[in-house]
Amino acid sequence: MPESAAPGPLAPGTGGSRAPGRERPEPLTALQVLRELDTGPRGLTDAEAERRLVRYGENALPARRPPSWSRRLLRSLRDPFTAVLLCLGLVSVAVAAWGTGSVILLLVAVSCLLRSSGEHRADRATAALRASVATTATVLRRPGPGGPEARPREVPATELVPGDVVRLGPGDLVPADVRLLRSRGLRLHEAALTGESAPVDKYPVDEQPVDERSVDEGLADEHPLGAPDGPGAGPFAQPHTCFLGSSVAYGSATAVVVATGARTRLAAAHAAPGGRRDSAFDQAVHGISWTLIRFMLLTPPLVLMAGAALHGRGLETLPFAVAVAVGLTPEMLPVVVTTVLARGAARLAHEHRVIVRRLPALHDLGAVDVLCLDKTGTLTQDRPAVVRAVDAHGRDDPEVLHWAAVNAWWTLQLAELPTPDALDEALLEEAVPDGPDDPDGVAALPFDPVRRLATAVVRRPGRLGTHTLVVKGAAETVLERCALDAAERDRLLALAAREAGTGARLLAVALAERPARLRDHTPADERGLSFLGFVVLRDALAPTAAAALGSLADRGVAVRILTGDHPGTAAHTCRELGLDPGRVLTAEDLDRLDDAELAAAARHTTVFARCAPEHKARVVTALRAAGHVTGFLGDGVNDVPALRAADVGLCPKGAVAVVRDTADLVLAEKDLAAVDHAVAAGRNAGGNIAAHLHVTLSSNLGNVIAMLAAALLLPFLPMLPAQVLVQNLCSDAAQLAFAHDRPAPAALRTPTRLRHRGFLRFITGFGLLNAVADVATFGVLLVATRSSADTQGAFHAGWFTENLLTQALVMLLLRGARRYGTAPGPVRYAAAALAVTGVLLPLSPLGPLLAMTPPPPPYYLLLAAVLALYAVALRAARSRYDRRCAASAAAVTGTP
Ligand SMILES: Nc1ncnc2c1ncn2[C@@H]1O[C@H](COP(=O)(O)OP(=O)(O)OP(=O)(O)O)[C@@H](O)[C@H]1O
Repeated sequence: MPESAAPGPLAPGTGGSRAPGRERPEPLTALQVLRELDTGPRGLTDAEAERRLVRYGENALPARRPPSWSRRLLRSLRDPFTAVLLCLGLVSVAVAAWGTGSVILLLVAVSCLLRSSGEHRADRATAALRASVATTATVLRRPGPGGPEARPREVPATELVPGDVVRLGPGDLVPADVRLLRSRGLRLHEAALTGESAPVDKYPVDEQPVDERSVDEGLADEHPLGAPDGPGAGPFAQPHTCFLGSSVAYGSATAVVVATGARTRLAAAHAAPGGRRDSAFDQAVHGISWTLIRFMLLTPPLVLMAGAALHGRGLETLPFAVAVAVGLTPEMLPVVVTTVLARGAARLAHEHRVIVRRLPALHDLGAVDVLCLDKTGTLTQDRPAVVRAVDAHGRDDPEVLHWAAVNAWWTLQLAELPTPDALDEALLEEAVPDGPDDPDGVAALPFDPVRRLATAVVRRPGRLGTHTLVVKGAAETVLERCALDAAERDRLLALAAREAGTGARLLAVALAERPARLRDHTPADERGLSFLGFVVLRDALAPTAAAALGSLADRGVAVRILTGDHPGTAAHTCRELGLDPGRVLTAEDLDRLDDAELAAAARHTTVFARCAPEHKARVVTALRAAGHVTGFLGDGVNDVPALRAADVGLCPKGAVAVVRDTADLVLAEKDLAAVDHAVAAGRNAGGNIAAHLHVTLSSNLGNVIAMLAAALLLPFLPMLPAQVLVQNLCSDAAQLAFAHDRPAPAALRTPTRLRHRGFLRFITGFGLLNAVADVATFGVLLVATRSSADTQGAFHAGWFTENLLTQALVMLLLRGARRYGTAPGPVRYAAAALAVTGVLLPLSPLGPLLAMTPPPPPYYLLLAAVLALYAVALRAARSRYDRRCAASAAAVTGTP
């Protein structure tokens, strides 16, 4: 087709002929849309798709493209510490304190550059791996105009073009704005677009949703999922169009792409799909940052006021006051955090093929103390195999298997699902009912994890005028729709429980004869069924699951199993893996508990069975409310709400698209051993960030308190602004070593959680200890430099040396020998370099340049004594702190 003839994308939903005198245009029929887009129901040819890709460009939202360098730099200025530093630098320049101003601005520039280059490297290192988990779409394309039938095939969603015909199934992300051609029970999650959490019906223009028909027929209450979207749902309220940013909750569809990339409704609305609340890490860093920033902003006015009141000093003290505030700032925090997380993510990707999609999630994973898992495919292999099929009395009955296979075959054929369900595949491996004597499919409602049912409507040979409803699903759900008395139902439930208690998975099968009709059957027809029997399947245990569960338990991670399966199956699986299931709670039990009761129950319950998606999310939310940092690993569309609710969401690479898009970490395989490695990497990263923060802030706080005290007591400034800033630069450079530190294996045995309050207590306690050492030195200095020719210069040099030496001591002693061992490493080398700089710089030619004079030799002896005392006190305080932490951790995390 010549390029000029290529169609322009239709504005979804509004594209259509405007009927004269009508406000709203009439939507086009499916055929008209295909014609407008110059395509057909069999999709585009490969060559045409390529031409359109050149013309329309990639199907990617502008926001999803990697940011440019300048954008990264600007973004790093948004970090609160950097922003405050920048303000302090500008204030210094404004009062013509050029030296102070330029050193602060240099600090800002170095911090921004290091951070942006760290982010850039992190993006580049994982770009290829991320691409391997990018969203794909199932598209119909043909090799040429007269070529063979179009075949569905997976292509990266970025390669879709207007006119492509795509298939959608449960768990798929809608890859572009598409117009429906056919659909079966299609319901979409549009929360990212409209904020509406309930799934909405979608259907082609010429169809009506099941619900509307049901309402007409007085059957609305029979539908499990409530009413369709109403007129108030804004620009996305078009039932025949599905928009980029939504995902398929249930059902299936074939649709034609009408707009891609920047031309989609999502791009036009400048919306970002799937916004997330702050994680545990974000919250902790946010809390700590703002406490410090308040303190920093208070420091200059305090110093100014005290200087004016006690010594009659004026604005000339401002550079010193600003320098003191800068001294408190952990300006290298963003750099250390980015480097630590990026290095951890890169190593995890290369060594264990785990892709970190959101960097801070790695830290959160290190803090996780409860991990929720689904059963199928995590503890088991998700390769179910049929063991036998039994009738209502537990006797072998091949008829049951036959009808289950009929259901599987026709739901797969008629619902046009892109990928078959594992249980359906297992059934079809035993029997494919497509012979001439087998029934013919009429309609299907595919499996839906909320209803836990799949229904196929078939026409049996020789039975004119009747349709057979073949229903299969979870035992309780099918039995409650069967025409049975209570005693018989209880007997069958007990039979199901006995089978499930052996670890088997069960499908109940039932039939119903209904008069043939043209319009579709609805869920309301699934009543008064005749029970046929159970298909018993077995799903082998995942080979690495038992060892990984043991290893997670050793790391203090409690495991919770959240499954849609039968409680008996779930409990037996846990026992086989050495995990005590205790009392299993079912969804019914959960529905009886309010949030507080659930939070209490969740602490002691290991297995939650028959969970619908919202139950899984409720349990995760309850665990978080009970104070646990909670991870969730899942792969099905029924896991999405729980993944969103968790602090960290994990999924395997083979998970459905919407799950991959929601998860923070993607595993190459659904292998619990990889989760264990990822937890270790998270603790490694979290430990280094926490050590950096503890060391830097307690030492900075100590210095600032001592500096303020000295400024009040001394007739001269305890340090000149330039000296404060140079000292700051030296310690910043040394702090970068934390990005490369290696915690001892013992340190990876407990979750690394940064708790705002505990953290502030830590830095205040150790900061005060540091200030005591500083003030003791201050006394020593006053004595030692009394007879010096340049008292101020010698005082400044002595304090400069002491500050860097105490910082080096803090680096070595405060990060904890228990966590890091005693072997040499980057932090030890950096501390040694800092100490040497502290001693030699004032004695070098740089000393006089910074207005420092070498202090008299006896000072060094006295200083050594102060430092020795400080080291002893620091070590004792740290050991006491560790003991108290261990005791309170045992009290808090003893359960779960
Ligand atoms: N394709 C299907 N057709 C009919 N019923 C099914 C189908 N798949 C599952 N079921 C029934 O629904 C129940 C719950 O299945 P679901 O997929 O929600 O849970 P699951 O995959 O076992 O659990 P998990 O949450 O651990 O992954 C199963 O026990 C089974 O009886």
